[in-house]
Amino acid sequence: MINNEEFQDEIGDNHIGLSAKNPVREDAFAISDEEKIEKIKKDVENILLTLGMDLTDDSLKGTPNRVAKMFVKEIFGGLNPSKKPKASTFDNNYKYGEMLVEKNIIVYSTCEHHLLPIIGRAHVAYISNGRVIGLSKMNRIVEYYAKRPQVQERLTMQIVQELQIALGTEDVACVIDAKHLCVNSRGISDIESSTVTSEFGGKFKNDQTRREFLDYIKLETKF
Ligand SMILES: Nc1nc2c(ncn2[C@@H]2O[C@H](COP(=O)(O)OP(=O)(O)OP(=O)(O)O)[C@@H](O)[C@H]2O)c(=O)[nH]1
Ligand SMILES: [Zn+2]
Repeated sequence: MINNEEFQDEIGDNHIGLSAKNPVREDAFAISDEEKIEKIKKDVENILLTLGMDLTDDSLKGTPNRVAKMFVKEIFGGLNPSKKPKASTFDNNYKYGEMLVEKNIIVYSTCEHHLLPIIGRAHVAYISNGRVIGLSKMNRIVEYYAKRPQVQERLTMQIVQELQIALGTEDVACVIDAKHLCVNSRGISDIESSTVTSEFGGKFKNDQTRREFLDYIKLETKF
């Protein structure tokens, strides 16, 4: 396992297990974001023209550029390793020994089969092995891996593996409950169904610890 100092310097998915890696080509970052936007703009233009749309229309003329920018800079921005958040960790000086749960992290991702949104919540937990992580860093890690063409199973595994490396412990878990618009808004058009995925590492494989985590997720937060 890579130690935390090495992790801080590392970018990209080098430490993500082969089965949980996004299928990205070697030359994925051979051209700049700006060049990608120019190419995708032409592709989107072509799709709209093929569909018969009039791209001189005031409302449509900016769409190819808008979509290209959104793909590269926003919804697929997490493909670029340079966007990976720094997962600052600290010594667990206060010797907090129980699990920490960051729940209801909003997930916006994109299904790689249809390029339609996945919208849901991630719940992440870990038990410190001497290091603790800034709370917001867990949200940022979820966001980084969500901003890719994804399948929910892989996203769940990536979040756990990233935190395991950052924290130097196997004791990390993640549950995601999300709606896939490819299921809700087209095809089978089942607006009610959602998909739950989970990954339990280390102590979370133990029934009692897993149950405790799942019970915290169910707790209603009232302020
Ligand atoms: N396992 C998994 N499947 C997904 C995910 N997102 C979408 N899918 C599914 O991927 C499958 C793609 O199936 P295909 O039969 O090739 O696509 P399709 O003809 O559009 O299928 P329908 O959605 O049933 O109309 C669909 O069943 C989707 O529901 C995901 O995150 N994980
Ligand atoms: Zn889909």
